Amino acid sequence: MTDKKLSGAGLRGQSAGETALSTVGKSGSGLTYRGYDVKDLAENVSFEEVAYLILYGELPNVEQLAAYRQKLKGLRGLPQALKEVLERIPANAHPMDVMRTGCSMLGNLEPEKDFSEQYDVADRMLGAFTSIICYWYRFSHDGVRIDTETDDEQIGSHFLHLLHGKKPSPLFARVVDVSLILYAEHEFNASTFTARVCASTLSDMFSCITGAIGSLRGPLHGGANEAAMELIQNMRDEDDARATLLGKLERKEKIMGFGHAIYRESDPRNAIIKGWSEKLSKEVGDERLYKVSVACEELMWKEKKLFCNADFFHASAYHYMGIPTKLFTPIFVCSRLTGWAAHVMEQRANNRIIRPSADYVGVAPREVPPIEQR
Ligand SMILES: CC(=O)SCCNC(=O)CCNC(=O)[C@H](O)C(C)(C)COP(=O)(O)OP(=O)(O)OC[C@H]1O[C@@H](n2cnc3c(N)ncnc32)[C@H](O)[C@@H]1OP(=O)(O)O
Ligand SMILES: O=C([O-])CC(=O)C(=O)O
Repeated sequence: MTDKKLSGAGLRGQSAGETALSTVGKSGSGLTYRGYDVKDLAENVSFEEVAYLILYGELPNVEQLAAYRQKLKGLRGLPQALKEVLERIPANAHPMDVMRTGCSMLGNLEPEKDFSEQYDVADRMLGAFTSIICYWYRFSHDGVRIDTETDDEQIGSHFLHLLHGKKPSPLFARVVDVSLILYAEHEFNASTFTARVCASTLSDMFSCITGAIGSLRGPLHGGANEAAMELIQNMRDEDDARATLLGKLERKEKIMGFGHAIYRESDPRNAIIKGWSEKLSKEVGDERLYKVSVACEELMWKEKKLFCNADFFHASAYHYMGIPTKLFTPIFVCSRLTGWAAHVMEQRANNRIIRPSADYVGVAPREVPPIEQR
């Protein structure tokens, strides 16, 4: 893969620091976490192994993985005061706002008092975030106070278990697991950069992650998986998909789930989640969403040379598993948390406050007129 020619606004193409966590769009494998190709990881390991790799530096061995899963399992419970806050958030709130508040409230109740606690704080969030979103969702939508302390071995299964009130099928459990792997880390994307800017002021981990959640929420970033679902849900068939997109392109509208700031020809995560979406479509016996998604992919490449990013086929995959659209981006949070936290740690380990300059384009210096002359 050749490097994309980058210029202009949005700090595009400018290095804003060093990282040992991942490479994005470099020649060859496309996306690596600490040197491992994401495809290799998605085929061979679980999300907890990836989280351990990203946070602690190496893949765990058998004992380390068992201990890590045990630790995370023990961190799924929510303090009473946090549950009370979640119960007060209305059902029509955006779940990303719930995540932001949930993270922030946890930071009030269990603050990071010292940077020496940063690993435990990251693990606590990893244990608690799926509980936070599902506790709020089930209370506000179904009127039930769920017990968030399940015995599921994995974070993805824990999420589906809480959401649906029953253990997921092995296929669903694996797809959520792969999805969490794919979303875990992505160099200096907007939300991660937000976290690093916050970390550079020597702020606490909860503040860094709360800010990152806010950045991920937007439709140009993590919110694109929800926007992609809204786009495809009403497409009747492939012809309708093509006609809809041609109309949008004609009107110069952006098509969510397509394009990327760094990748030039493809997003390596797309082929992986697309494969799982196809499998799911066969499993649930409803191929419409998958087929219209493929039609969109083909048309966008033909017309604009734009390719699906990680978000596009996540829409159909999540939908096939019975996940409500508004919970799509919170799942991204539960995964990217690992990358964010590791970047915060990396920033802290070699810190200088991030404070760029601006080119002034305002009015020339002038005197303050008295109020009656304004
Ligand atoms: C997990 C993630 O966060 S992945 C990103 C998720 N976001 C989306 O899917 C939102 C839709 N995509 C986009 O808005 C953009 O492609 C971004 C934000 C991802 C990247 O933005 P940029 O780096 O500025 O895009 P880039 O420089 O490649 O754009 C080149 C041209 O393609 C156009 N373009 C890019 N993406 C799209 C799109 N999805 N639909 C229509 N046109 C597009 C741009 O408008 C631009 O056109 P112009 O030169 O006439 O202004
Ligand atoms: O890198 C980006 O700009 C966006 C992205 O794909 C991600 O954060 O996963």
